[in-house]
Amino acid sequence: MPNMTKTFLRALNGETLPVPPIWLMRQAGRYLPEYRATRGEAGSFLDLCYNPDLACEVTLQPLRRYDFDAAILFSDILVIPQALGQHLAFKQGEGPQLEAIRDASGLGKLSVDGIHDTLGPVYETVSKLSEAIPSHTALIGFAGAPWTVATYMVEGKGSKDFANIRRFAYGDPDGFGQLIDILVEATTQYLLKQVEAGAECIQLFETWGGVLSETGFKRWVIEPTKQIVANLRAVHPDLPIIGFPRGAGLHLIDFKKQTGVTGVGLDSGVPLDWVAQNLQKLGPVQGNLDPMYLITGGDAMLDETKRILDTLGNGPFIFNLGHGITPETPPENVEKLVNFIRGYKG
Ligand SMILES: Cc1c2[nH]c(c1CCC(=O)O)Cc1[nH]c(c(CCC(=O)O)c1C)Cc1[nH]c(c(CCC(=O)O)c1C)Cc1[nH]c(c(C)c1CCC(=O)O)C2
Repeated sequence: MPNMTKTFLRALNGETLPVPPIWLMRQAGRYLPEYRATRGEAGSFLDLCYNPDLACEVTLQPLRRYDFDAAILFSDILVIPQALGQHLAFKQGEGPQLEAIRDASGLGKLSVDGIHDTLGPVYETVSKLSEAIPSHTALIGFAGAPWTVATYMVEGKGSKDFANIRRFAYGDPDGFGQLIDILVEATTQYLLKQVEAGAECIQLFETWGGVLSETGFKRWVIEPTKQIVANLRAVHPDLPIIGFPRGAGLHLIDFKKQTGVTGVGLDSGVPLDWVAQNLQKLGPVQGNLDPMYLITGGDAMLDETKRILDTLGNGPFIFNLGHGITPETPPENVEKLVNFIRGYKG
């Protein structure tokens, strides 16, 4: 039985609530002046991720403004490759840069032993947060799903066509499978530590699942996610887990049924009537306002929000965006959105 004061956990437990719980992907970030100030104090983005006091502070900042129903640990999905031994840097304005691993010969330098030495500060952040958040707020831990983390490890940076990783995965499935196995093991260990430190729910970010062939999606998205879910549930049978396979389209049904995730995160492109009639019958869903509406604001934002609430509000539902909030978002539009949802009577 989830804590009854935490609406986020109740929705994940299958309850339909009169007002859905709300949180937003990337709710801590550059659109908030107080985030930019704390990041400046930390030095760099990675320094911030590994500083428990300051990472805790930036996690709390959006809660103070908007009283979101869930807090998400402040960290990044790329701390895993770094903990495995791959060099990582975030260059200002350029995104992440890693030494690319283009084939199986590059796997030797990765090691799961000792990841907790690098990741210790992240667990400390979770533990501080579990003390610091309000009693009605749920604490979400997270990791990137193996395929998405592997895209950065193989491409060495963000990609437009994902040619290198698809060539590796399709051309040498056994070699690529070794990389995925390493990531399944490291991610399992990482998430178990987050739960031990106080995370009440886990979200797996599969941002780049949509670039794969059907066969690839089954093998490199569904299979590894299923393994991580089973590994976590072997220790914590009731742990709520949200999978967010962005761009999965019609795979969403198999993803939900085969991985065993509790809830499914929706990107902004998924047709909502289809979700209500098919996916939501299988369990809670979360989403899916296009983050660009938060920039336009006004009636366009509220009309689209109303459409989402009217279509998904009659089943177990958590309001969120279809992808992360962007740095250009005016903070007052977030406030307007949250007030609208909390005051909406259908
Ligand atoms: C693909 C991915 C990454 N990181 C993440 C994903 C999956 C979700 C998605 O698709 O957005 C997930 C993530 N990244 C961050 C969080 C923190 C929690 C939260 O949502 O508030 C979470 C959950 C902080 C961050 N991660 C990053 C920032 C911005 C860093 C800064 O302060 O300059 C933040 C707040 C940097 C980051 N991190 C990553 C990239 C490609 C970039 C550069 C692009 C950018 O700058 O927005 C990798």
